Parts: sequence; structure tokens; C-alpha cells
Amino acid sequence: MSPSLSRPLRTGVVVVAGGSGQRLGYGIPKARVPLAGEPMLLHALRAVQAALPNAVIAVAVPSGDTLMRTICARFPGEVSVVDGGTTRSDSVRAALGVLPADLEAVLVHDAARALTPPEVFHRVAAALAAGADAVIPAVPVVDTVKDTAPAPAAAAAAARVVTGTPDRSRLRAVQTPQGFAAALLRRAHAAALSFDAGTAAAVTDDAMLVESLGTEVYVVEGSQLSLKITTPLDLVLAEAILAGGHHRQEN
Ligand SMILES: Nc1ccn([C@@H]2O[C@H](COP(=O)(O)OP(=O)(O)OP(=O)(O)O)[C@@H](O)[C@H]2O)c(=O)n1
Ligand SMILES: C[C@](O)(CO)[C@H](O)COP(=O)(O)O
Repeated sequence: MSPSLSRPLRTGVVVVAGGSGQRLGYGIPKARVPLAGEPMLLHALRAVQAALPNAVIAVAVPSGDTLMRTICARFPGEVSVVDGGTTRSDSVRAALGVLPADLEAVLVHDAARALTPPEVFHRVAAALAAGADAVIPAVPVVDTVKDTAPAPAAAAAAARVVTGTPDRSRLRAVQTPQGFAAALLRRAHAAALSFDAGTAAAVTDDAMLVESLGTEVYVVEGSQLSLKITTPLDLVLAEAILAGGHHRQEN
């Protein structure tokens, strides 16, 4: 923990939009896929700007994607744009590189979480201002979750076998924006440059990098509205949320 400050922190927001959206299967980068008639990235940028109007924004887009750069250039607000990388972490690192060096806090947000309510950004920012160095939003896991392993060859009818049932009350499904003391996040991403390919591929969020430095990561309440649009069904849900005006009512 850092000392609590009674003023807002100088904050940057990285929006990662550099993925290809294989699981959505539109054949174009996911952040360009229309949601209620507008690219997902535009929804995400509006959410960031509405929640944190003074934040400096950097967006990682797929390398060479001029359409995504045009979306950012037309956005009413200053947005730096950078080519993303092969992995999500590479994209975060690239965007961090174009944010001002004197920021105190950086939030990292997925463009794919286009409907994140302002309250979630505010909870993360408030925890950082109160002295936390790493903060993630999360929601309780509602399914029963099993640990599994490949099934023995004799069990030909099933591919996997259950090895345990974690206590669900302790589990959380993690979302973005994830917020960090800026220097800590830069250090964590610099350290990740020395990971071997397997370790790097297993990194799915920024908190993992900070955890590997031994820093405590705090959890604040996320939102069901902050779903990550990953599959076609997620897109149907996001369209329904917008059509029904549900995005204006948190949780
Ligand atoms: N090399 C990458 C991979 C992902 N992302 C971003 O990270 C967020 C979370 O990734 P995910 O939703 O998994 O997006 P994709 O990688 O595009 O999806 P898929 O795995 O289905 O291809 C998205 O906003 C995505 O654009 C990125 O900036 N650069
Ligand atoms: C960062 C993240 O959105 C937190 O839920 C998630 O881990 C991104 O990774 P994914 O593999 O693209 O789901």
C-alpha cells in the first residue's frame, strides 16, 4: 500500500483493442465489430471518457489497422494510438510506452468490455487513490467449478476426470479495468519481457504480472454489465443490454 492521497491521481488508461476476435468469428478485428451500429471500440472509449474525463488515453490497435486508427482520430478527446502486439500483454506494453512518464496510476481496460459502467472505473480509481497499488474488479463465480485432468485411457467415454471442487465462495471472475500504481505496472511489464514463450502465453491479465512481483492485488466489486464480448452469444447479450437500456442500471 502507498499513502492515501486526498486528491485524484494523475491517471492514464490503456485500452487494448489489438486482438483479432477469433472466438467471435466475424473475420474482422473484434473491436471494430458493430454493437448497436457502432464499433465496440467506440463504446469502450466513451465509457472510459465518461468515467474518467481527465485521464490520458492510449489505445493498442491491431498492427496496420487504419480503420481502427480512424475511429480513434475521430473520437472527441485526445487518444494516442499504437500498434498492438502478438499477445494481450504485448499490446498493453506497447500502449504503456506512449503514455506520459509522469502518471501516478494506470488503468488497463479491454475494448471487448465495451459496456463497463462508470461505477466500476470509479471503484478502481478510488481504491488506488486510497493507497492500493494494484486493484481489480471482479464478480462472484455463480457456477460450481471443478478441477479436472485428462481421463485415464480406460475411461474411453470421457476425455477428462474431476480431481477436485474448489470452494466457490472464495472464487471471483476477474474483469477490467485493472488499476495499478504506474511505476509498478511498468516494472511488471518490463519483468515479463524475460518470460519464456510458454509462461508469456499463460499470462491472461496484468494482475498476474504484478502478483508475480509479490505485490498484493486488491479486489473491488465488478459488474455483470462489464461482460467481455468473446463469443457470438456474448454479442447477442450486449445488444440486448443496450436495446433494453439496462446498461444505465448497474448490476
Ligand atoms: N494481441 C492482443 C490480444 C488481445 N488484445 C485485446 O485484449 C482484450 C481481451 O482479449 P480477447 O477478448 O480475448 O480478444 P481477442 O484476443 O481478440 O479474442 P480471441 O482470443 O477470440 O481472438 C481485447 O479487447 C483484445 O482486443 C490485444 O489488444 N492484443
Ligand atoms: C483481462 C481479462 O479480461 C480479465 O478477465 C481476461 O483475462 C482477458 O483474457 P482472455 O484470455 O482474452 O479472456
